[in-house]
Amino acid sequence: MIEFSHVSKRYPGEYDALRDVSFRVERGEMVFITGHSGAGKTTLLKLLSLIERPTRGQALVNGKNLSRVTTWRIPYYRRHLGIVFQNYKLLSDRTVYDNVALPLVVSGVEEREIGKRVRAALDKVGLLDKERLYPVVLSGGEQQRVGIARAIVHKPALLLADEPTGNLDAMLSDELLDLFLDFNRHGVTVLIATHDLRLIGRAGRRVLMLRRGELVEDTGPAPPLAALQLAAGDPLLRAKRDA
Ligand SMILES: Nc1ncnc2c1ncn2[C@@H]1O[C@H](COP(=O)(O)OP(=O)(O)OP(=O)(O)O)[C@@H](O)[C@H]1O
Repeated sequence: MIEFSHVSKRYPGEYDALRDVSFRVERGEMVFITGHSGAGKTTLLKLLSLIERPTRGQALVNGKNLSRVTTWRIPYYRRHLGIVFQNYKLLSDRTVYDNVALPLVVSGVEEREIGKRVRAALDKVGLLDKERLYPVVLSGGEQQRVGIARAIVHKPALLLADEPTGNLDAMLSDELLDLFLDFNRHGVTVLIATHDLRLIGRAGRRVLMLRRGELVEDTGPAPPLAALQLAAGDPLLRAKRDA
């Protein structure tokens, strides 16, 4: 489903956020991307969501070369994607229902169908009873679950999450992980960028590790312990965790 071949990303100011990164992710996989702060995790997700473009190399999603997706086609490309942000990015002047409905409204889905799908998504994240509330009155964990409902309401084949548990305690993080595992069991390909080694260990899935923009490890479908030991051994990541 995803194929990166020698992908590099240089931001203005000559900074190489990704250097010669190559990997494949098959349809239906769940993969964690980890590494120290500034390692390039967010940049990798930004390339996949076409917020940024590669400077060199080739990035394919479903056989589509992302460098060839023209700007006006980007919204169509994103219809197959769900994106979960760390800071939720909810619209504060819209209700929970309206926030979740947004991707469907933008895609021109019929109103009755929107109602059905929004309620199914809210049910999935356990927030059916909060649809009329505004984000400001929700807890951090609830806001993140609204963000997840919004990301999956249009049934994307690929779900990208950037530090989805960054602001949450261990119990809420575990609940979110269970949600992602559940989506994955239902066939969604899931990529999660995170520093959270505990979460990675609990999931026991494949881990891609970045260091200063380079892909330094790819565990394959690793047993949880191996993945954890690998990540815990990275001094840059340890420094971030202990900070
Ligand atoms: N728009 C930009 N312009 C210039 N440099 C950028 C830009 N975005 C990111 N960078 C730099 O690229 C590098 C990689 O950033 P990125 O956000 O991908 O890292 P990250 O691994 O997600 O870090 P964190 O865990 O702190 O979020 C960093 O050094 C960052 O400062």
